[in-house]
Amino acid sequence: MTRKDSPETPAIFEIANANVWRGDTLALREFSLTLVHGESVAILGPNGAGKSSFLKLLTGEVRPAADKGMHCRLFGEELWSLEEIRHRIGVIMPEEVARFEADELTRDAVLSSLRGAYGRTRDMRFSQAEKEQAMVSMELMGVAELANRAFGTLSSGERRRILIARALVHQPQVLVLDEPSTALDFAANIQLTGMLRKLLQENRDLLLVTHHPGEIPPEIDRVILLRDGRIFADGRKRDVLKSALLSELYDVPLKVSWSHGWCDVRPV
Ligand SMILES: Nc1ncnc2c1ncn2[C@@H]1O[C@H](COP(=O)(O)OP(=O)(O)OP(=O)(O)O)[C@@H](O)[C@H]1O
Repeated sequence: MTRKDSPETPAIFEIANANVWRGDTLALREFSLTLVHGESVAILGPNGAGKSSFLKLLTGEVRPAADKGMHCRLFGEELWSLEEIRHRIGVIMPEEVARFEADELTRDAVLSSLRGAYGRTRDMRFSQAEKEQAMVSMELMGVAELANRAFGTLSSGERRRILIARALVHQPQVLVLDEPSTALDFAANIQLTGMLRKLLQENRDLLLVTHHPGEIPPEIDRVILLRDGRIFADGRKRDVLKSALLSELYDVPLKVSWSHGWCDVRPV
């Protein structure tokens, strides 16, 4: 019996028979998926496959159609707002970078997450414990020395780390990362992967949406492939990241090889 099947393993997210409309497009079709604690997952799929729509379901930004037989629960709740659940699930999306003023102090960018805001306003007061908590999560992300810099002066990689520190300040068990390597250079990408591995080794549950199979850390064992709003494959990494399946998913002949738990995908 896997952890996923174990009756004692609490579900983070359960969705069954869900149709999700984005405008006139059916972005997720008869979608069923369960994510449980103690398991980290990577989600891959071509452009338009429905990855962001799935993440927006988690954040509560979109809701499934109320069809018969559908259910959708996060931590057992049918309705939620991201505000209420920040201490349980941290969601890091690339577009958040644009929500800060250029002159926002980096430490305030992290602290303001505790008030559900993107930046500190004059009336926001923080306790010493909260300030220490913010420094701890910045230290974890290796950006504590940037605390007094203006957010607008940071590099793309540094900004990305600040976003992760903002999510970590709530000490959530689950971290959801949407294409975290976007705009990162080679070295920053390696550092980011190192940080994700550290979080995985601390037994946090990670849900990683990525375009690059080669970025999936060895500690992530479950991979879900999406195509046309449906689950195309879902299972253990070695069973899912296979040449034939990926070639069919992307409609390009691809060859998969493995080295020390890392996957390398190249055109045939
Ligand atoms: N706001 C919207 N209005 C209309 N259609 C939308 C909207 N957002 C997404 N869609 C459509 O829903 C489908 C799924 O889009 P989604 O953004 O979830 O895909 P994705 O897998 O995240 O893609 P990408 O890899 O390109 O980011 C696509 O056909 C897309 O055009």
